[in-house]
Amino acid sequence: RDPWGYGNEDGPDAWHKDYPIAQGNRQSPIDIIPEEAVHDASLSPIFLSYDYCNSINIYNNGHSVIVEFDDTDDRTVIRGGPLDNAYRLKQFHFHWGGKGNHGSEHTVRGKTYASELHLVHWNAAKYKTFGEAAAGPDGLAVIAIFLEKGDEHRGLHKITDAFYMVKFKGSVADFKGFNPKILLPNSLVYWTYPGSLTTPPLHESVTWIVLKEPITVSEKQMGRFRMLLISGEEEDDRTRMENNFRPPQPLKGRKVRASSN
Ligand SMILES: CCCCCNS(=O)(=O)c1cc(S(N)(=O)=O)ccc1C(=O)O
Ligand SMILES: [Zn+2]
Repeated sequence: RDPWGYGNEDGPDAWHKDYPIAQGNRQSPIDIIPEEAVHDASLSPIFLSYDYCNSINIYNNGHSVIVEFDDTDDRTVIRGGPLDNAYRLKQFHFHWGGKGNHGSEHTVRGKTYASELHLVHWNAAKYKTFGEAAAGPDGLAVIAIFLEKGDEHRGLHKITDAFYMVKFKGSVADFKGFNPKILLPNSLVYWTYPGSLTTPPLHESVTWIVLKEPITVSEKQMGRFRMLLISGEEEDDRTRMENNFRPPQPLKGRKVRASSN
């Protein structure tokens, strides 16, 4: 398979050639229009049980920077909201732009943010492995948090300070003891809709939970994201990792629901 990316030749408009599901009926991200979201009083709050959460490592896969967690038991799960059972945290990663305030994947009435954080969870109650869950219709639940340009975020410092260790594609470093609950905004009010992975293989297996309230990130911190490279250490080129976001996809009749708290 051709390696996919975010450039002119290998970017989102070309993905359908290797991944025809790219033109499917529940693709992500989407543009969220708050006035059109269905207010569903039956949607309970999201519960994040992140207290015993422990990160393992941080790595650069050439598409994003990823922090991985130990998902061998139910110590770090989310439940409630649109979910029928507990989903285990597997990893989190980011999407971001170049300069300015574009870079998020979801948009709100066309508004883009400088970056978007994705906390990826899988349905270990129903699927034996993450890989199986990633291919099942209710296998994954991803919490999306917008990062808006503004004051620096103290919780993000530990992550951006670790980026020098994973500058090159394929690099991995120990990254223990990081608890992502410090990255959460004050409010867990959310929108939710059935969607997909936003990168190949684009499986339509994700229940998206997009938090309404963004967290802030400073221009200096965003600069740290852009020092990451998509190139491997042994390659001659030094291509920055930036604009690694897929644009909004057709809603195709899907309903976006809004929580009340
Ligand atoms: C078995 C194939 C799994 C592919 C999906 N893996 S993932 O961790 O859910 C993921 C989600 C997403 S996203 N943006 O949350 O849909 C992006 C990248 C990856 C990744 O593979 O690193
Ligand atoms: Zn993502």
